[in-house]
Order: sequence, then structure tokens, then C-alpha cells
Amino acid sequence: MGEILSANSIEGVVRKDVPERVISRLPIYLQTVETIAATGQSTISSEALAARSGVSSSILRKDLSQLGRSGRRGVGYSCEDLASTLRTFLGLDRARTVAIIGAGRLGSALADYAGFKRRGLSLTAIFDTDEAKIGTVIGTLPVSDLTELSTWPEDIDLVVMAVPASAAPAAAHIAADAGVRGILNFAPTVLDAPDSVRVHQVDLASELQVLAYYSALDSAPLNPGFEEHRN
Ligand SMILES: NC(=O)c1ccc[n+]([C@@H]2O[C@H](COP(=O)([O-])OP(=O)(O)OC[C@H]3O[C@@H](n4cnc5c(N)ncnc54)[C@H](O)[C@@H]3O)[C@@H](O)[C@H]2O)c1
Repeated sequence: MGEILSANSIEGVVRKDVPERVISRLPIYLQTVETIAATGQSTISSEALAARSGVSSSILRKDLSQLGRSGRRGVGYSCEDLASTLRTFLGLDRARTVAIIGAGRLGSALADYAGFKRRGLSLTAIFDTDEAKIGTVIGTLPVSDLTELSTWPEDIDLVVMAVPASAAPAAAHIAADAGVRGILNFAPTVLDAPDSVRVHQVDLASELQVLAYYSALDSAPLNPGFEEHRN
């Protein structure tokens, strides 16, 4: 069995000291533990949580120890406390507001996706510059004119950038000026955003090319074990 982590266990943790590869696994743990808690189960062992999250239990324990404390042994993790700790650590103790810039094929598909809400993300607006699209409704959201972003009545924490590459840098600056702190950039261009904004690039073609590399290997196992490729 693993440890109990209390909801206060991240006090004093310097978030920036936690490696990005660890951060990238935390949403998986959160989703897993929330799913388990929703069934009425109150505790879970590190082994079971690790298996359901697709990592080894030693990686899981190391990752969670980076959030601050180890606690009592022998009981397992409290699902509620661990979920609360992970939410707080990830900044999801309040719903993060998300806007999409670009109401084209990609932006529309994302705007119509119902899954953000249950992951603590509140899709609050979708912007475009095309007059033919402004005012139309995608999912439940009307498309707004990008010029409205700077005076949007609600704080927008995060932006999904789904505009052509040529339009993305200027749109990123509009978002930064409006106080946006993170941009998930689908446009195939490097965004030179100010230091106040964290940019993550998404490139599905590159991901597929990496997968193509692994699928072309004929001598090595495709899944060499959690320990080797996940830590
Ligand atoms: N990274 C990936 O894996 C991946 C996958 C698919 C698409 N993309 C990229 O995502 C972007 C969107 O793709 P798409 O297929 O939805 O394109 P699209 O042409 O269907 O939509 C682009 C939308 O952006 C709007 N737009 C143009 N300039 C704008 C601006 N300054 N401000 C706000 N809106 C503006 C257009 O009016 C249009 O509605 C493209 O850059 C594309 O290359 C990336």
C-alpha cells in the first residue's frame, strides 16, 4: 500500500522545481483518482493507481513525492485528498477559463467537445475575425470578434490557438495583452510570446512521425516497459 497524502501536502512546494515530465503525468493521476472516487471507493494503493494510470508504482510514488509529503503507510492513498492535492497543484482548484482563437475546422471541433468541463476547464469564448462566422453558434458558444478579447468581461486563463500560421503571432500578442497566461498553439509556427505567457506547441504530424519511427523498428519491443521510457 502507498501513503496518504493530505490536501495540504503541497504547502511549501516550489512548483517550478518539478520536472515537466512529472507535471505531464499529474493530469493522468488526477483523472484516474477522480474516476475511482466517483465509484465510491475512498482509498487506493499506489500499485493499483499506478496500473490504472499506465505507469510503474515506483514512478508514481516518486512523482507524488515531488508534490511535497509522504504520509502514513499501509492504508493507500485517500482518493479525495489526493485528488484535492493534484487539483491544487495543477491550479485546477478553480475552473480555468479557456478561449479558442479560430473558429475554423479545428477550433469548431474543439469548441464542440464536451470533455473539457469535467477536467476543470471552462470553455468560455471562441473568437474569429471572419464576419461570416462572428455571431454563429458552435456548441453552446457564439463566435465573437477577436477585437472583443481585450475587453472580455471574464478573465481568460488559457487560449487554444487554431488560426493559420500567418495570423498566430499577432493573435498571440492580443491574447498576452489581455492577460492570458498560457497558449496551446496548433498553428505551425513558433510563437514569440512575452515571458508572462507559456506556449505549448501541438503538432500531430510530428507525433505521428515519431510513432512511425517506433513502428518501423523490427528488432526492439514497441513497449519496452514503463521504467525505461517514462522516467
Ligand atoms: N498541430 C496540429 O497537429 C494541427 C492539426 C490540424 C490543424 N492545425 C493548424 O491549426 C490551424 C487551424 O486549422 P483549421 O483546419 O481549423 O483551419 P481553418 O482554415 O479551417 O480555420 C482557421 C480559422 O481561423 C480564422 N482566422 C484567421 N485569421 C484569424 C485571426 N487573426 N484571428 C482569429 N481568427 C482568425 C479563420 O477565419 C478560420 O475560421 C492551422 O494553423 C492548421 O495548420 C494543426
